[in-house]
Parts: sequence; C-alpha cells; structure tokens
Amino acid sequence: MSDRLLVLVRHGQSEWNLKNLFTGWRDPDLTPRGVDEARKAGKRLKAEGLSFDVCFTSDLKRAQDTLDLILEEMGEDNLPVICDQALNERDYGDLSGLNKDDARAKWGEEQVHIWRRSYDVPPPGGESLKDTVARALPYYVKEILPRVLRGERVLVAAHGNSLRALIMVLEKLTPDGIMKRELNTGAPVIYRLNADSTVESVLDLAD
Ligand SMILES: O=C(O)[C@@H](CO)OP(=O)(O)O
Repeated sequence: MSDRLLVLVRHGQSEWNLKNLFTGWRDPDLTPRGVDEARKAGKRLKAEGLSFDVCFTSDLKRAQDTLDLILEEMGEDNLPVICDQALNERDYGDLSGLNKDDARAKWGEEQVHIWRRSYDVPPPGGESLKDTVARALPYYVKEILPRVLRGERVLVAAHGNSLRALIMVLEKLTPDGIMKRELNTGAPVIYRLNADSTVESVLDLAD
C-alpha cells in the first residue's frame, strides 16, 4: 500500500442539515449529533491505524469544528491546519436558507433535484458543481496534492459538494456518475494515491 494518504471527511450534521435548509456558504454550528459523528470519525480513523501530518478545511465553522473534534479524538490536536475558502460548500445562491421541501413544493421535485445534483446547472444566483470544481480543483492541485505526493499524510474536512467536486476528479466520475455519489455526514473516505496522482485504493467508511 502506498504512503500517499488522503482522507476526505464531510462535516458532521449541522443545525441547518437538521432543519432541512439549503446551507451553502451560510455558517451554522454542528448539532449534538454532528459533534458525535465527528468524534466517531476520529475514533474510526484511529482504529484504522491512521495518523496525519497536515489538515485542510474550509472557512466555515461546521467543517472546522468537525476537524477539531476528529483531531482531539485521535490525540493529534497539535497538527497544522490550513483553512481556505476554496474548500467551502458549493454556494447555493438564492436558495440559501430555504427549506428543501418548501423548494420542492414551489419549483417541483425534478427542478430541485437538478439544482442539487446536476453537474452544470447552477441554482439561481449560486454555483453549479462544475463551478465548485473550477475553484476547488486548482486549490487541490496546488496546495493539497503536492503534499500527498511528498508523503505527507493529509486530512481534509469539508462539505458534501466541495468534496463531491474533488471526488469526481479523483474517481474519474462522469457527470451522470457524480449525480448519484452521496457523502454521509462524518463519514471518512480514505484514499491511497499512486505516484502519478491517480487513485490506488479507496475505502469509504460510510455506515
Ligand atoms: O445545503 C447544502 O449546502 C448541501 C449540503 O448540506 O445540501 P445538498 O445536499 O442539497 O447539496
């Protein structure tokens, strides 16, 4: 197995996940369940025998707090942590703060699914997944990947759609393939990369 370790983890449940609201760049806290999910992720990573050299997260509290809780659980709370907006959730634009069921009642199930999961249709005033790839991927290539290739063990705590953007590229998924790829809150995905930056193995710790 290669030493080129990259672990991606979506934040634990947030207050707005619980309330079923479009969140995007808004900044709600974790719920008590979200805190438990983050701690559980830390325990699972430790049980896998993993440890890290450097961590990346977004500008948003739910991801940063998830990372802190994971590191605390692993006894690794002194690691360098790099926060960057490039890893923020996809911007939901005018949908931010709206209830997802209310949106389905107003615009229809199919339209809301297209906004939530299509590759290149942005929600009104927001980012498509393609737009999210366009800002998250250059950051990954410039800041994260070189460290993984140098043998630094990297943990990234971010968001459903900013991580789906990276996973689409890592797993070479088509626009159709990425529509079906969901990430559970607090569930780590463990990648080992080849020297040419392709994926050697993937282990999804989703329940
Ligand atoms: O609201 C959001 O920002 C995201 C993640 O919770 O939702 P969705 O699953 O609709 O992409």
